[in-house]
Amino acid sequence: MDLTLNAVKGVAQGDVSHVAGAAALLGVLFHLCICQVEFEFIMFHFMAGSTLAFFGMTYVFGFAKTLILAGSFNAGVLTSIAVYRLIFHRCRKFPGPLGAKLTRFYAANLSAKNVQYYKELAKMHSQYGDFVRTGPREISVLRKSAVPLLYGPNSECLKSTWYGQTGNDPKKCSIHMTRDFNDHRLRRRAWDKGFSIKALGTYEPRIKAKADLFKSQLLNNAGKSMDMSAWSMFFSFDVMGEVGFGKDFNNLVSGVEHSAIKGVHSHMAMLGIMSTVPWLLNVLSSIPGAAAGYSEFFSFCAGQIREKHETWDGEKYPQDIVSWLLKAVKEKDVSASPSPAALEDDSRVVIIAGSETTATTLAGALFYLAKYPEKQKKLQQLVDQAIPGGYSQWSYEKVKSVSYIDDVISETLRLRPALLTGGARETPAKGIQVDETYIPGNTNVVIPIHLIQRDARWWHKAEEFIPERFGERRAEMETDKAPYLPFSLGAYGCPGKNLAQLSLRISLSMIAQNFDISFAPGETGEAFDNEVLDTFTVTLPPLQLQFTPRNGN
Ligand code: HEM
Repeated sequence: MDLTLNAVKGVAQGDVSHVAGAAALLGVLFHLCICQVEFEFIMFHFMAGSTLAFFGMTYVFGFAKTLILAGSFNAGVLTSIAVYRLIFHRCRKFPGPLGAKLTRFYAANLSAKNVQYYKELAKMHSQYGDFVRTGPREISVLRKSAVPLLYGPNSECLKSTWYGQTGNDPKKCSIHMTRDFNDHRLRRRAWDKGFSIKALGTYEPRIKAKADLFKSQLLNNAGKSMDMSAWSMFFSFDVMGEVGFGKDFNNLVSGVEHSAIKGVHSHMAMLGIMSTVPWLLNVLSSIPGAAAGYSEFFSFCAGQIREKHETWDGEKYPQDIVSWLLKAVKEKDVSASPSPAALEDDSRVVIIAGSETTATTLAGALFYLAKYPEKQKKLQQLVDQAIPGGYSQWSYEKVKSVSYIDDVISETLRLRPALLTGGARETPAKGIQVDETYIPGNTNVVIPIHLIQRDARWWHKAEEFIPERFGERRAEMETDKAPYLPFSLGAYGCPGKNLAQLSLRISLSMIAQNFDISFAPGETGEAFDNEVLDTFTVTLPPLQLQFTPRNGN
């Protein structure tokens, strides 16, 4: 206290050199007081406090002296943070790049190179081993035994600080960003109703109708080069428009991306880079105008919710996912989104989580079928056997009997999961024990899905596309012993898994039955294979394919 008073007196008297050290010391003390607090929770208070203090001091001491004081204080804070993170931090024993130990901006910088953080993570794992410190309190783990600990049904881990990036108030954010275990558990009930067997039954004919539209576009463009990254997106967005909102997004007819979605897509790369420092996005998104690129998407979703409110009929069986969420709100159910803002955020998740993921999987499967014609032939033969009367005799029951479609989907999701490096969880206060390694409490831990699903320790011929490993070669290839989590697992696992599989089975069976798929002239598939962007969900480079109608269909 004396030190502080002397410091203030010193500055007031103009004795600046005296007080710079004291301000630095204050910075150290300040850091020691807050270093056990989750910064994301106090960030806005901190920024408001610093701004007030800066202006107050400028008023009392003048601008130049305030700058010196603030600079010394910040130098003290930063030095203390660096020393703490390197020498005293609970994660100090984990190997990793020096920069990563100091700050998450290291990851942001790696991601900014090519937006391919998954490749950077692979390099770090090959240099440092199965446990890598990728941030001050972030550990990336490549161990099968970590899967149930982080994602299993009895896991005590919660969603990590990554999920605080749109704000930490569970009353205002989507289910996906809800970190509180109980809030999340309650809200999941409303979501799960939208994916029940009965609800899926109402979606199936509408997805088939979209597949038929898709088929006519493939026929119209027969023999021509088509960008399947784009067309898979058109199909999936139209499906989510239909079963998510009961709305026609019209992408398949127009062959153009819906304008509300365009803004989202053009910002995916920036989002991928910035979300490596979760609090940064939280701060930036609160700057007026910073989220302007998303405004059309936001107002589109808000408009859809408004419309649903106005036309609500409580007697009618809900026909789409958002109606299921609204039903919970109307009935004041405990599972309801807790505020209008939360409901709007949920509706945005329906589109983003539901469409991107399914689209990238569909494009991935088509890529493999073009690349491995023998697998394509096998799929076609099996679909033909199940539906000998041709496409006019198509039925979902018949398609479901072709388990090879599921094997193709599963193998695509193994090699090209829709989430490459996302899904971090925070360890409980007591920490977790992964084999010989203890990971301390309140540490953000991730298992990079992309790496562990290609790890040769568990996957035979790990880099090869072999759908049979999920079918007739399951025992021989020891598939059941290998770590596999494309939809994640446990309490926070994907609620839309069955819907995604429904969409993928319908679209893939339609294509296999009606078309031969090949790379268009000039397309090698290499860019599609190697230049995927890690933007939480994957962003795909173009994939030019050619579709030739098969005889008799
Ligand atoms: C092939 C398609 C899909 C894949 C690979 C996939 C994968 C995933 C993964 C890995 C997660 C966990 C994310 C995390 O831990 O942060 C997740 C969560 C989620 N997915 Fe999916 N998903 C797919 C399709 C869908 C569909 C069609 C929907 C429908 C709207 C959907 C809705 C959601 C939601 C709402 C969550 C958040 C769940 C929660 O936090 O409780 N997904 N998905």
